[in-house]
Amino acid sequence: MTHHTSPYGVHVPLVTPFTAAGDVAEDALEELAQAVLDAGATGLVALGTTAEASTLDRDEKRIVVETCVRVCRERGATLTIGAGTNDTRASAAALSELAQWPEAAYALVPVPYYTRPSQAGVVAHFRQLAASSPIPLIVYHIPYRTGQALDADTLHTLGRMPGIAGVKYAAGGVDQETVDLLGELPDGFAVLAGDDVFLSPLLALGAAGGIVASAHLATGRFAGLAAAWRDGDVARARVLGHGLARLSAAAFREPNPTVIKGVLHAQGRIPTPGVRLPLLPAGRGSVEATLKVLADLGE
Ligand SMILES: O=C(O)C1=N[C@H](C(=O)O)C[C@H](O)C1
Repeated sequence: MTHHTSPYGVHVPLVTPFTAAGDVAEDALEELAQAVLDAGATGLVALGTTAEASTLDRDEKRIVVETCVRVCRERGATLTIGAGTNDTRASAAALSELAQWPEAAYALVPVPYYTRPSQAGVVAHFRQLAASSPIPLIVYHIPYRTGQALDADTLHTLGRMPGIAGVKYAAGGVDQETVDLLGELPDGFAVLAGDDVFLSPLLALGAAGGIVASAHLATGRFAGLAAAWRDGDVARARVLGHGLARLSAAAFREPNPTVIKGVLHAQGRIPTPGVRLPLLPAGRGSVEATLKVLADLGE
């Protein structure tokens, strides 16, 4: 399978649909995967946060990954697989298992959470993982979940490392560090927006794309937004970006992926809106508000 040397475009971190009995709804997952690629997504992310990966057992994770592998192989789409923890040794072992799927282009690896090492410790963690991983890494920078902030210098250091292809950047906004990061990107190091509401501003600053859960909905518009910024069609990009930011804000009114699952269920695309504890299903108001934004967008 041919891959671009660095990731670009819109990648959808797929939800894990559940049946009424609470099992992984494999057929619905496959249909979602096909649908977002039909609508213009560049790739799929298996086992992201949105997949509720932390509540899936080993067999369920395998079902999810193999479904995505099958679809990406068939469609020639880019597959990224979420892997890694706050334990360097265990993360290296998890990454080595990805060698069994040659279709996997990238591993999405979180900045080690909870432990709160120094930034030098984070760099050492990724240096070790990048050296042994069978596939390139995308660093998942999401300080509001990990408790570990990284500055632009540290991200540049990671970006210069062989074996690191990009960063999923979910710093919770656009600030001086964001501008510094994108102002001087190492060659071949891609920034992918990871905060849905800030996708358009990050693309405007030079991000190569995004990994955004709200692109389950209005996928074609999200793909169009990335293309508009890439082609320099600023007028179109602004209109699409403002509309999609409203959609993302509605979809994240409750913990991800509860609202997105509620909407997908209301659209008849997944069999239940079910999520696993400690998540609770989204309230009806949030789902209806998101459906209304979609309707206002003409979706
Ligand atoms: O699963 C992911 O990857 C994403 N997770 C983020 C989160 O839940 O914080 C949101 C983003 O859209 C993609």
